[in-house]
Amino acid sequence: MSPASQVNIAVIGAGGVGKCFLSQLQGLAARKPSPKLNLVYIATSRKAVYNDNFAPIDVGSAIDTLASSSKTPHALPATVDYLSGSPHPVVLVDNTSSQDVADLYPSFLRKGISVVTPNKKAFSGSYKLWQEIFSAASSSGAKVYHESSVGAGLPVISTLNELIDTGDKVTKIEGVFSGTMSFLFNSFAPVAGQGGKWSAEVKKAQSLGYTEPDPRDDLNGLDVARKLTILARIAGIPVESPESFPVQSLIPKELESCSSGDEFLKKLPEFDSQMEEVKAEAEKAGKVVRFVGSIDVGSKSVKVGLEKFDASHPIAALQGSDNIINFYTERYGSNPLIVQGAGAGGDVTAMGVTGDLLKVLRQIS
Ligand SMILES: NC(=O)C1=CN([C@@H]2O[C@H](COP(=O)(O)OP(=O)(O)OC[C@H]3O[C@@H](n4cnc5c(N)ncnc54)[C@H](OP(=O)(O)O)[C@@H]3O)[C@@H](O)[C@H]2O)C=CC1
Ligand SMILES: N[C@@H](CC=O)C(=O)O
Ligand code: NA
Repeated sequence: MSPASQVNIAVIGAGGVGKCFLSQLQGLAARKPSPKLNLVYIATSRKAVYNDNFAPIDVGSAIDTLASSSKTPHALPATVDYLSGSPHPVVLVDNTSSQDVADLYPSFLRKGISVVTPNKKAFSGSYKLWQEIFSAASSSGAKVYHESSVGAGLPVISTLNELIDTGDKVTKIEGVFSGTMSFLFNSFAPVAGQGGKWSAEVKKAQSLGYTEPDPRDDLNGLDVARKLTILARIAGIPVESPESFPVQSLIPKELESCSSGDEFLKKLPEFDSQMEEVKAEAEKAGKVVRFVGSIDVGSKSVKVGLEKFDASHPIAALQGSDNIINFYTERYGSNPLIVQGAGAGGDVTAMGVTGDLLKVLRQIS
């Protein structure tokens, strides 16, 4: 296959991460003239922008063009057919959290369309989907990267892959895997000082762009469970789903039946006392409480939930939305390889997506 001089980029999802990705794409296209990067399709649930014959869309004004567009998106299966008619190689950038988009990755990949995404749904859904994605990619040669699905732009997946590919044996992975949970506990139960109200901090995390589109997906532990499912599978444990191991939810029982995220957030202040009790119990033991996850590779066990830490522990001392991921391996012995830094937010997540796009471009152009 001769190297491509132009690559067409199709973007689905233009929210917090999608907007930052477009801005990074504009910078990338300016810094890196070859291959020429053409934005040819951009869609949200209700609107889309695309031109006849895949003529490029101006990246700098794409968000405004999308807002005023009267075009509706292609139905998802039809998007596969549409993009497979491209005269140049195509990279699909999925910036949604949609299971429906994720379910179509094998179809995109089979048609030679590479996929880069921060969406966790495909890689933490059924194990069958995981297998279909990687077998479609290996049979067509299309690429698939999802660095930002764990730890946003932090090099978590690339680090784990390199440990394994270079022959190290990973024995345990543990740490704080949620930017939202990190921010919540660092501000609600800080090592020093009073801390804010739980429900008010949840709203702040949402307005800072840390939460999932529905913040209940963070608070019920499922977002962390999805990340651990992804890492466990890469480490060779065929975890069936994020529901197949113990996950502690922080959703008050009384609010489990809320029909929307908005209703949940409105009622949450009535239940602040429940989290105050959790905090007070840790304080009584001279500790702080944090939301953590771990994978024990030897025993194939994965768990997610609250634990108490001494104030001097690195997990207790995290700041803002920081994640910390400790890789215990044979090579690193008792001092783990540690990856730490912001684990949520539009720009840092988009950085992982743009970095993945670069990995694809290096291989197809
Ligand atoms: N925010 C963060 O810090 C991080 C986010 N991620 C992941 O990045 C992804 C995006 O997150 P974020 O930008 O915060 O989410 P947002 O809710 O801000 O944006 C989601 C976008 O996806 C669009 N969308 C949703 N469903 C569909 C669909 N079926 N077809 C087309 N468009 C769709 C939405 O359009 P509409 O409004 O029309 O529905 C919206 O434009 C998620 O998978 C998230 O888990 C990963 C790491 C960190
Ligand atoms: N909601 C997630 C976003 C990144 O995956 C988090 O808070 O970590
Ligand atoms: Na990452």
